[in-house]
Amino acid sequence: METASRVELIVKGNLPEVPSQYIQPPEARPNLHYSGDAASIPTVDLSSSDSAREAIGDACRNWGAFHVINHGVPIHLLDRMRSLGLSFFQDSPMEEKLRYACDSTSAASEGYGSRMLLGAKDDVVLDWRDYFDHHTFPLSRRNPSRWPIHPPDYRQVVEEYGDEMKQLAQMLLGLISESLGLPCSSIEEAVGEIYQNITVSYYPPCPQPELTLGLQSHSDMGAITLLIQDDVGGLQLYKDAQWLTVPPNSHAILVLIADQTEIITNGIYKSAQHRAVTNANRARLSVATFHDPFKTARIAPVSQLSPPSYKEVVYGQYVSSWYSKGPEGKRNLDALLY
Ligand SMILES: O=C(O)CCC(=O)C(=O)O
Ligand SMILES: [Fe+2]
Repeated sequence: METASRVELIVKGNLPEVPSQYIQPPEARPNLHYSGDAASIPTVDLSSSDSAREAIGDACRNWGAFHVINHGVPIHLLDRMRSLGLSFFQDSPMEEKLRYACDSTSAASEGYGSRMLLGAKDDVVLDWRDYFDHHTFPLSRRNPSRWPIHPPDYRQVVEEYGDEMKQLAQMLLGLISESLGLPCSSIEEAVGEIYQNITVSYYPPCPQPELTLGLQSHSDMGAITLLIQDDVGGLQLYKDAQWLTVPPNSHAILVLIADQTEIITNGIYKSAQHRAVTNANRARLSVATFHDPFKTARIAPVSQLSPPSYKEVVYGQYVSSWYSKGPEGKRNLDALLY
């Protein structure tokens, strides 16, 4: 079980400065006085598939990320998921939280944790974040008894939320395939059985937001991520050599193209490079739902989009190297380019 310190405990210590392990090198520090014009991040209305398909194609080509509205997931479910996540971090005593501690020696293990990367190298800079990871698909991985028992509807809501997100992810993968002129099932067939994890991230207020990151720059490893956040804001997208803050929108779901979709689409669609910044005054919460291939899946560009620009990769090997080397933006993906 993990013994590493939680960010929440550091904050309780009321230190005027963050511990040195959380201080980013100068080139990675955020410029909090500038947040770009992210109002221009596309919003796709899913109420009509025909217009959505075209808008999704543009968004995937130019951004790798977009908001969806009229997505069919009840807004009260998004709100309940956010409030249950917050309740675990803010209302449960630490002793209770530690009963769900994840195993920090294995990648993406289920439960309550703080460190994303494996290994305990002294020079690794830590994220200003605590999280809870739930394994939700395939159903053989789903064991709600490993999730918080309070509030009483926690487990049932996570199950419902996972089911809704999977349906939406499948529909989006279909539209993304079609937007490239491919059959609807192309990307999903290339991915194979979907592995879904739901990660609730909690970013406590930080005494020195200008020196830290809530979550370091990365692109997500799998196929597609569906993300909701609260009204605090702090998620940033890297586009055209600038970091743009994604405006919170409580009704929308943010779609992030992840690395395997970049490979499968032969780089026509790019995965979104993103990070989270912290702030001095308010704790922030996000819920990311990852849809990934299984570990032995071989991922390569679809044959219709040849000649391939990326080497074939066994997904599990991609994940292992990501967690041991660290993301550093998109370097793991770039290493697969011919
Ligand atoms: O907190 C956020 O908005 C980003 C979370 C994220 O990128 C992740 O969990 O991979
Ligand atoms: Fe991410």
